[in-house]
Amino acid sequence: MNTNKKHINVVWFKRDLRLEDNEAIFNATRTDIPTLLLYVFEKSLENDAHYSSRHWNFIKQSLVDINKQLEQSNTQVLAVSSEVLQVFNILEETYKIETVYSHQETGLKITYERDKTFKRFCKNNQINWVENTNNGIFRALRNRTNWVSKWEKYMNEPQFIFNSKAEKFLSTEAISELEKVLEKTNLETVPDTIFQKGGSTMAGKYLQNFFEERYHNYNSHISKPLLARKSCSRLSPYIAWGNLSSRQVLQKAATFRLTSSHKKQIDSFVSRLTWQAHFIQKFEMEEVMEFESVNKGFHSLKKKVDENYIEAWKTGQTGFPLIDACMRCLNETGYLNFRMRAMLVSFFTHNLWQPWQEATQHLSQMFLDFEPGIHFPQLQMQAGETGINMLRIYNPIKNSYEHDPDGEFIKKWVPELRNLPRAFVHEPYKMTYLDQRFNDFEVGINYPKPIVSMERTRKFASDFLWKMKKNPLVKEESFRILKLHTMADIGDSE
Ligand SMILES: Cc1cc2nc3c(=O)[nH]c(=O)nc-3n(C[C@H](O)[C@H](O)[C@H](O)COP(=O)(O)OP(=O)(O)OC[C@H]3O[C@@H](n4cnc5c(N)ncnc54)[C@H](O)[C@@H]3O)c2cc1C
Repeated sequence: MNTNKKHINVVWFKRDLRLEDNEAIFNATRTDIPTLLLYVFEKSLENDAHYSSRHWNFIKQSLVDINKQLEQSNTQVLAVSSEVLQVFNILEETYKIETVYSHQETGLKITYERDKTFKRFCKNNQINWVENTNNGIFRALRNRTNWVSKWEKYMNEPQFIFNSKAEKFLSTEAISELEKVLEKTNLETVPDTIFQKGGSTMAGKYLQNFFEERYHNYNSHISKPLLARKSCSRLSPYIAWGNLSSRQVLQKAATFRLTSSHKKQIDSFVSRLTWQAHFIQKFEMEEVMEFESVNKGFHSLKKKVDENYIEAWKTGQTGFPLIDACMRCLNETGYLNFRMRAMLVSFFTHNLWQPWQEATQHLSQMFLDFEPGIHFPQLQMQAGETGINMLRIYNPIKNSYEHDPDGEFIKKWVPELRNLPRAFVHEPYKMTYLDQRFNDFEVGINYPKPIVSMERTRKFASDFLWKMKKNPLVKEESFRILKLHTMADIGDSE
C-alpha cells in the first residue's frame, strides 16, 4: 500500500458547471493542497428516463468551455464515465483525498440516494465532504419563515472570484495519468445549431444580449410562442446546469436596471428568478413530489392511462394545431415558453385526462433546461393537483387566436397546415367539405381530426376538479402546504 500518497482536494461538479461564482472551487483553492476538478458521467443517470442525449451534450459543451478557460492554469476537468463511488475508489489508490467540495443538489431520488451512499463512503474513508448551498436553496428548512430575506441576503453577497493560479490545481499531466486508469469521456459533440450551446461563455453572451437588445418587450411577448423565443432571456438551461449562478444573473439585472428606461421589464424578469428559487425550495422540502401529488387529497384521483392519447400528445398529432406545434417545436429545439409548457400539461391532464406522472419523462427529456425542482411542482400545479393554486384549464384554441393570430408559429411547426388560409389554421376541423376541396386538404387525411372534444373534456375536468377541491382531505392538505411554504404560491400569475 502506498502510504506516501499525495494529498489532494476534489471539486465534484454537479449542476454548477462554471468557474466564476463557484463556492466549491473557491473553498477548495483556498487551501494549500492541489485540487482536482471532476465530472462523472454517471451511467445510472444516463440510463435514467428523465434524461436524454441533449442534456449530456449540453454538459459536454459546458466542460469543453471550462477546459478552455483552464488552459492558463495547466489543468483540465477530469471527465469520466462510471459511477461516483467507483471513481473515488480508484482515485484513492493514487491520492489521499482530504476534502471533496460540491454544491448541494436538489435532485431526483436517484441522486439523493447516491449522495447518501457517498456520505457513508466519505465517513468510512476519512474524507471530509463539504457541500455548499446552491443558488440560495436552503437544506433542512422546516418552514419558510424569513426565507425571502435569507434568499435576498444570499443573492446580494459578493460573488466568489475564481483563482486561476496553476499551483492550485492538479496538473494536466497528472490528470492524463488518471485518465489511463479511468474511463475517459469523449467530450466531442456533433455541431448543432438547433439547441442552445452549453458553457459559461455562451451563457454570458445570452445574458449580455438580453439586456442590451432583447428585453424591451419581455412582458408583452412572454406568452407568445414565437416572440418569446427572442424577448425572453433564454437563460434557463444555463441556470439549470449552472453555467451561470442565479446570483450572477440577478446582480447583472440590478446593474442594468440602474440605467434602464424599461425597469418594469427587468422587474418582471427578476420576479421569475424568485419563482425559480421558490419552486426549487419547495421541491427540496417535499421531495415526494417526484412521484405523487404534494396534496395527499389527490392521491385518490385515479385516471385511466390511454397509450394512444399519450402517443398522439408526444408526437404532436392531437388535431389541435397549437398543441401539436408546441410539442413538435419542443421535441425539435428543446425550448418552449412558460405559457405553452403550461398549456401542454393542461391539455394532457385535463382534456386527455391523463395522470401528470405520465407526462414527466417525455417533457424532462425534451426540455434542455430540465430542472427537477421546477419541473415537478410546475407539473402538479398545471394539473390542478396542489389544492392551493387557481385551477387553470388552458383553452388551446383561444390561446392560438390570441398568441399566434397569423398562425405563423403553427405553420412553422405543422407544415401540413402551411398552405391553409389564416382563417382555418387555428381550427382546421371546422372547414366545410367545399373549403377542404378548394384547399386541397382533407381533415383526417392530411392532418388528424381532434382526438377529443374540447368543450366536453374541459367541462368534465373542471367539474371534477372543483368538486375535489371541496374534499376535506384536499382542504386539510392545502392548509398544511400553505403553512409549510408560508408565502402564497406565485407561479401561475402570467
Ligand atoms: C410544466 C412546466 C415545466 C417546467 N419545467 C422547467 C424546467 O425543467 N426547468 C426550467 O428552468 N424551467 C421550467 N419551467 C419554467 C419556465 O417555463 C421556464 O423557466 C422558462 O420558460 C424558461 O425560459 P427563459 O429562460 O427564457 O425564461 P425567462 O422568462 O427569461 O425567466 C428567467 C428565468 O427565471 C426562471 N423562470 C422563468 N419562469 C419560471 C417559472 N414559471 N417557474 C420557475 N422558474 C421560472 C428560469 O430560470 C428562467 O431562465 C417549467 C414550466 C412548466 C409550466
